[in-house]
Amino acid sequence: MSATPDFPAPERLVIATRESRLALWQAEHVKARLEALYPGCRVELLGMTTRGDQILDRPLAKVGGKGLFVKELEAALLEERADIAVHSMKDVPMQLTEPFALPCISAREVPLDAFVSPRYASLADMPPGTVVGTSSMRRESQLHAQFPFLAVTSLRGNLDTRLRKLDEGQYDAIILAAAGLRRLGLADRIRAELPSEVSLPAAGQGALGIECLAKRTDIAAWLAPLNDADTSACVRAERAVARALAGSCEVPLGAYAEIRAGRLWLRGFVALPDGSRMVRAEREGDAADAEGLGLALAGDLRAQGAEDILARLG
Ligand SMILES: NCc1[nH]cc(CCC(=O)O)c1CC(=O)O
Repeated sequence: MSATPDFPAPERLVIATRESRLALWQAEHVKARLEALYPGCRVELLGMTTRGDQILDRPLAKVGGKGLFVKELEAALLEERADIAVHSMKDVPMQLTEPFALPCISAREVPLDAFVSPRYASLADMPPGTVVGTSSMRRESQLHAQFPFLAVTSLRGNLDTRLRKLDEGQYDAIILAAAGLRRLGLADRIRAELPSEVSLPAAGQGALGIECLAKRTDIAAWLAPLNDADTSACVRAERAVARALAGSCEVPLGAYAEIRAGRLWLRGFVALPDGSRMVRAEREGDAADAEGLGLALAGDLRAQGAEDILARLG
């Protein structure tokens, strides 16, 4: 369903977006797709700064987590200053609050993490004691578990800031989402894409989601052509894992689903940040039951001691 007798094509749509280069690229991308679908429609961007963009000196987990990137955008939706908000699904809290909905998840970019380094071609090439920068406990735990001889230190800021800190020599290598680098034309900085066996991605990584007020059924209809059924099923499964285990907390957790031969293949893990304990599970099932699969996988991880790991994170 797109423009229908019930919902004639839109005349004007306002997209609320963060103002980082990546967020603006993503909003422009959705704008271009909407303009192609609805040639008569004026699509405008409303740029805004979120708390997540302002607080750069502390780990996000300590100051309120993912919600910090969406609150201001949701306020714009509530006050009807904007019709939709475009998000990296990785940054969207697992539990959306009452008046909001995510009617559209578009086709995924490469979901993997990327190894970026001016000095080394891969993690395996890095000598003991060299320094990898990452701000995510998910990446940190997997690095410690597999490359215990490397030093892992915190890295915050938007993509350009992170790359600058690497180029200034504060780190020997950094790990970033491949999707962000590709979108910004920085794919040549990627020395290696880390296979999912080495770095299992975060729930929603590489996918864009479009949020609006749940009552705006007109918007849901207009966005329907941008929804990708496979990506949407995968991301729903991944988010169900994270929601069941972590709620809104930031924890070292990965959840990644792929469609293989028409079936949904879901993997997940929970770990201590230092990688000293890690539980993993995988499941395969019907994509139509994506959330059920996610919940079942969360149960598998619990049965192996995920609760105990989470309790230790305090
Ligand atoms: N947490 C910030 C963030 N949110 C989404 C992306 C990358 C793009 C994506 O996953 O869609 C990034 C940067 C990164 O993790 O390197």
